[in-house]
Amino acid sequence: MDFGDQRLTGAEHDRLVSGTAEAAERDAEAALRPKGLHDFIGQPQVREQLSLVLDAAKARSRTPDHVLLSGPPGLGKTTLAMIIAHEMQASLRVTSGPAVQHAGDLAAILSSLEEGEVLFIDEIHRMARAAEEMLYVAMEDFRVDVIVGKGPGATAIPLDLPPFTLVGATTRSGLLPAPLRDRFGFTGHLDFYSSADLLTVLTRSARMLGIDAENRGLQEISTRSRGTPRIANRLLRRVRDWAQVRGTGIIDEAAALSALTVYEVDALGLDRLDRSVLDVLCRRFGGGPVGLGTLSVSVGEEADTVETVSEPYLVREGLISRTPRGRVATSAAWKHLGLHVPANYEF
Ligand SMILES: Nc1ncnc2c1ncn2[C@@H]1O[C@H](COP(=O)(O)OP(=O)(O)OP(=O)(O)O)[C@@H](O)[C@H]1O
Repeated sequence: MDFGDQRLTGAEHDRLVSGTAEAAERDAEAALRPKGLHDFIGQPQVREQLSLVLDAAKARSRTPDHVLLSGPPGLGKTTLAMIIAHEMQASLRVTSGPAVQHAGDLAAILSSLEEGEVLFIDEIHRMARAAEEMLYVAMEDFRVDVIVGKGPGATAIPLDLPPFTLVGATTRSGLLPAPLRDRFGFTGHLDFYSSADLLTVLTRSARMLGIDAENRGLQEISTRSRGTPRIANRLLRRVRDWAQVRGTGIIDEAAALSALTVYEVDALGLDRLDRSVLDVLCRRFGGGPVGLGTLSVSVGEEADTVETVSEPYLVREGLISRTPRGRVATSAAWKHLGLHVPANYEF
């Protein structure tokens, strides 16, 4: 399968609590992917809406409308694309925005599609502009204009395409141009999972992997997984290692706690980078405000890494806020570090 160039920063590679997948992780993930909508856990609205779209298409013997899936990494967009193909008994073609850098790349894919096929374009917001325009026509009129020749003598030869379903996935739906967004018949937004749903994901994964696990142990993992099934499954594999090598082989609460302490994933799912951001903000800068540049230098990381990797989760958990004057730690951050909130603290 071609996932294009999933560009990960060095810090993303090292992180146990990153939502982004590493290449070596893909096989482990494939084994755990739900095959049908019935075993896709959580996201009840998206599941119900999608099941209507698919059932209606089946009843009319038509290909389903194009589907756009948006949401942070690791929440199940690829899984849903595979499920759509599976439910429609269609084959799936996979590519990604970064892999489609020329209109010709897309023309080659489109012109080889077969009737009813599902084309999945991951990170669709990163596709080249020229390819995007070709996609508009393909989505709406099932046609692609193949350009033959160059310069003033170039001619466009229209090629009819068989009906197909495009499934686009994006972590940044705001970056999609409106004409592209409008051509999707259905948009599903995936949200972070509750700990209860993640516990169900973990119970299923443990069963499939033949791991001996107690509910309390899995519960401990679920609350530290940042609402993300990919992270939950990854932590499960690491805790299993610990249980086999240092413990009794069973994932119970004590094993989960010890393992996650070794891997430095704390009770909120924060790792070392997240905690050093909070630590620098509180201890060195009295809670802020601190500019991103200063903050990044202080924790020894690239500004981009702090901004895209660490901050979104810290903001979501209410531990930091972004103000026009810089980043500030909230009272919850001080408390999470076990520090006293300064008197008259304003954030
Ligand atoms: N609802 C779910 N139920 C059970 N497992 C899930 C669910 N959603 C995701 N997973 C598991 O999480 C892993 C990551 O999911 P997936 O690859 O679909 O995420 P994604 O949103 O496409 O991420 P990316 O955009 O980074 O590729 C998969 O291995 C899958 O097994």
